[in-house]
Amino acid sequence: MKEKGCSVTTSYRTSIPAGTLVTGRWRGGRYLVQRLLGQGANGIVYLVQQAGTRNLYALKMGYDALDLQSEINVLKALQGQHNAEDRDLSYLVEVDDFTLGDREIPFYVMRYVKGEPLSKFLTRRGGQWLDLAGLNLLKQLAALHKGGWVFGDLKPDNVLVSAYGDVELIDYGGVSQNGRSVKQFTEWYDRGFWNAGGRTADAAYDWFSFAVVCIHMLAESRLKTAANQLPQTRSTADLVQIMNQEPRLRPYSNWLKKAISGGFEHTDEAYEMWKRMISRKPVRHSVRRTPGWLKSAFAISLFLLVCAIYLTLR
Ligand SMILES: Nc1ncnc2c1ncn2[C@@H]1O[C@H](COP(=O)(O)OP(=O)(O)OP(=O)(O)O)[C@@H](O)[C@H]1O
Repeated sequence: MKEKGCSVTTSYRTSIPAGTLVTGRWRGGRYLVQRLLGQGANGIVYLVQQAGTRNLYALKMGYDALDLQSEINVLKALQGQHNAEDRDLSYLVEVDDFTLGDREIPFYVMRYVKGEPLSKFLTRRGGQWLDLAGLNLLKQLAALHKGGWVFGDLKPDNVLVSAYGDVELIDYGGVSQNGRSVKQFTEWYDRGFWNAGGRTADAAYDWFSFAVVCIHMLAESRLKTAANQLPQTRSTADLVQIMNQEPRLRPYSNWLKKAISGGFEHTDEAYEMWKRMISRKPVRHSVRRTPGWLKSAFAISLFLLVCAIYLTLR
């Protein structure tokens, strides 16, 4: 089980430059590095173009062969159970090793997800977009849970949102089978961190993380304060208090309370309740007040009009 802090991971691994041709040692696939997409605790991800084609992919080079292999195993298993009704969870394209100097670097190629992390998306577009992004995220989780999987390391950085609020989960390194131990987690979003339950992978573990992600997105500083308490005093009561205090969270509070107490039957129910909740939320129209000068101008024009009529008819 791996715990991650909330700070950005600094790594001693330097990235390889754009223009490098990555050639797979065993399968011979050739990918031209275009730019760095991101770097995490488990590896570095590049945007690559498949040589001789216009196809763009994301290529992840792992720091640790075993860690990367377990991520690949999950992706393969998801691919195997792919169900036409569900969203396309399978995006693994190729797995191989790359020789760089005297080192063998394991990598895999996956679909390139064009989007930005949830926090960046909401900062740019506004918190009200959480309604749609949240709904789409619950849909993805429901599909994963139906297959007997639990995402585990659900956090804003692992949720990429496209321009229209469509959502893709990335980083399947933390995915566990239902009933097993959660493989990887990040403290704020972890049920254990808030003394709210164990780290056995179940759908409720993801609901809990989802609820904390919402709290983080709409009440970051309050969450930070609560998280900085002594570990033994942290509890779900702190999260409930934030929901009651933060006006932006109030419309979501019934749903969030149910999620942190693991009160749904299954993720479809969580999805349906979220859908009902967002459809009932009042649409906030910005009411523009008439400026004072306009009111005075109107009164003067009215007065002049009345005078003109009086003078004409006299
Ligand atoms: N398929 C993808 N399409 C586009 N960008 C991606 C894709 N996969 C990963 N990224 C980018 O690369 C970054 C690092 O990827 P990833 O989260 O898989 O690495 P990690 O080492 O497992 O990170 P973490 O420490 O969060 O677990 C992501 O935050 C994201 O910005």
